[in-house]
Parts: sequence; C-alpha cells; structure tokens
Amino acid sequence: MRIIKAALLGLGTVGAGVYEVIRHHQEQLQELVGAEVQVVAVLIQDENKEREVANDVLVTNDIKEILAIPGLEVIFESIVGAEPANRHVDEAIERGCHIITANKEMFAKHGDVLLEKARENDVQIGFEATVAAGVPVIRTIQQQLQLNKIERVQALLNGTSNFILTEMRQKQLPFAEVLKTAQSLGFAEADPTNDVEGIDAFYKIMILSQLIYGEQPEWATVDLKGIASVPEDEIYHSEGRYKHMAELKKVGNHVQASVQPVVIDDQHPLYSVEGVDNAVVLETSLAGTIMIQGPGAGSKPTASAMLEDFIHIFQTNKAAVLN
Ligand SMILES: NC(=O)C1=CN([C@@H]2O[C@H](COP(=O)(O)OP(=O)(O)OC[C@H]3O[C@@H](n4cnc5c(N)ncnc54)[C@H](OP(=O)(O)O)[C@@H]3O)[C@@H](O)[C@H]2O)C=CC1
Ligand SMILES: N[C@@H](CC=O)C(=O)O
Repeated sequence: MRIIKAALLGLGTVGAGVYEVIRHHQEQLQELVGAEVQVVAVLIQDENKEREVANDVLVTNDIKEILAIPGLEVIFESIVGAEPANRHVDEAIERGCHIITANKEMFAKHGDVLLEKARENDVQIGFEATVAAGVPVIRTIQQQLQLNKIERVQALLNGTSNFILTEMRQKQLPFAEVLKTAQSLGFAEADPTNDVEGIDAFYKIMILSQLIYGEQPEWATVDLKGIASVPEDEIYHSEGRYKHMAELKKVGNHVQASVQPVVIDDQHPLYSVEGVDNAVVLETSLAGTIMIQGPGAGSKPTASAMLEDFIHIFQTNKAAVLN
C-alpha cells in the first residue's frame, strides 16, 4: 500500500492530539485516502522533555533534518507564534509539501502570501483549525456559501474566554481560578495573554475577513478588548450574559471589525452558547442567518479539524490520480 509520510511541527496539546488521532484511526484513514499515514518526524523545542512517540519517529529541534526527509508529503503545523512557523511553512511549500496548520497568529499575518505560494507550488494549505478549532467554519464558507454574499459575521471565537465567562457566572468563581482550569484542560495557550486580551479572537476574525472579503481591515482600526477588562462583579450580576464577541461586516468599500466583551440578552443567537463552545453567526444574502456551533478549543476538536483537512487534501489528490 502507498505510504503518505507526514511530519508534525509541535507536539503540545494540538500536536499530540494529531499524533494520537492518526495512530488510532489508521484503518479509516487508509480507506479514506487509499494510503497508510506514517508520522516520520516531529519538531519540538525542548529536547529534554519526555515524548510519547514511537521509537522510529525522528524527534528533533532542527527543521532542516525534517525538510530533508525524502518523500515527505505533508506537514501538520501546531507551534506557537508567527515565527519561526511562517519560515518553516514557506520552506516546506517550496519543497512540495502540503500544509495543515492550527496556528492562527501565523496564518492571520501571512496566510494570503502562503496561499499564493502554495498555488504556485501546486500544494494545498488546510487552515480549518485556525478558526474555532473543531467547528467547520472555513470549509462551510469556502464550499457551501459561494453564491451567497456574507453580509455580517458575529462570532464567539475564543474558547477560553467563553469558558471563563460561563464558569464565573454559573459558579461565581474568581477569574484567576477559572483561567487555571482552562489552562489545565488545554483550552488556553501556555501564555494566556492572547486569550484574555482578545488578541486570539482578533487573529481569527482577521482570517475570516481575508476568506470572506479577500482583505483585512487596517489592524489599528479594530476595536479590540478582552475579557480581562471586565470587572468580576459585572460578570456575576449583569442582566443578560457577557460574551466575548467578534464582529465583521463590509460598510461601503471598507471592512469593519470589532472584538470585545458585550452583554447580550436571551433573544440573541449567541446567548445560549456556553462553556468552551465557539459559534459563528453568518448573515447571508440567500440562505438567511446560519449559525455553526461546537468546541472551540482543546486537543481532540483541533486535531479533528486538522485530520479532516488532511482527508480533504488527499482525497482530492487521489481523485486527480485516478482520473
Ligand atoms: N490548544 C488549543 O485548543 C488550540 C491551539 N491552537 C494553536 O495551535 C498551536 C499549538 O497550540 P498548543 O498545542 O496548545 O500549544 P502547546 O504550547 O501545548 O505546544 C506547542 C508545541 O510547539 C512546540 N514549539 C513551540 N515553539 C516552537 C519552536 N519555535 N520551534 C519548534 N517547536 C516549537 C513546543 O515544543 P516543546 O514541546 O519542546 O515545548 C510544543 O511541542 C498554537 O499556534 C495555538 O494557537 C489552535 C486551535 C486550538
Ligand atoms: N486558546 C484558544 C485555542 C483555540 O484556538 C481558545 O481558547 O480559543
């Protein structure tokens, strides 16, 4: 049977999830893409950490060793921050690898250039996991709303923020305690600043803006606030519910976005979206208002989005070969 050689960049919450899902779904993957999926290498930072990977997997902090592997076909990228992820992905594309990424900071900053480069090199980039983790927002927009105009987006895009707001309100717990729980569950980033300051949701709405309108607003024009700015008392006692809302719309020729905590009442579609769930409300020209909801953070949901991207890429390629 044909073998697809894959490398993982990052073996943290997300990377380890991808590794496990590949290991435990080998038979189904073989049926779906007509090949055995072999993880041959993993890029990490700290060589002294214990890793639960098979002995024949190359574990290294040197990207050159990975990109030199003959026949490497796909990279699952889940490291942190724009660099060096962008450089690694750029080089992997030049070497003819397909890319599947969960790294929203990298993709919000460099996604348009990387997509262009991927087209030139005849490879694909899957980025479903960059927005709302397990919720299939990207492919819904790409494939199911091509004729529709998307007039407005309202979304909860940070699982950590929604989890914290929900737990604080329901259990009257302090912010710091719930944040710790969100970290221990793998929802919050190792450095949770981007989660609680709204920057993580900002990157995600920028990715949606690029996808929907082909452009992003000037970053400096976006109203950006995180949940850390909301006094605890207001979260406990407000009438209505605090939600961390990202909004996007086109006004004339300009794309406008905002990312901020708001109080909504029970008439709002996002009112009942609780815990780590994310949701995206799309106001469309033909289909009306559509809402997609599901787990917005965590190891399995994110790995799920990445593996679905993988299947999509390799099924397309399989069809091309067969035809
Ligand atoms: N956690 C989640 O629910 C989700 C996360 N994401 C995104 O996925 C990415 C990974 O998140 P997560 O798994 O939670 O993060 P973790 O901090 O758990 O893991 C990060 C991994 O990347 C490695 N790494 C970090 N920097 C470098 C570097 N410069 N070179 C090589 N390896 C590096 C780390 O190495 P080492 O093990 O040696 O420390 C670690 O294995 C992030 O971009 C995040 O925003 C997206 C969707 C959901
Ligand atoms: N830290 C992020 C993880 C997923 O993107 C979040 O909480 O949403």
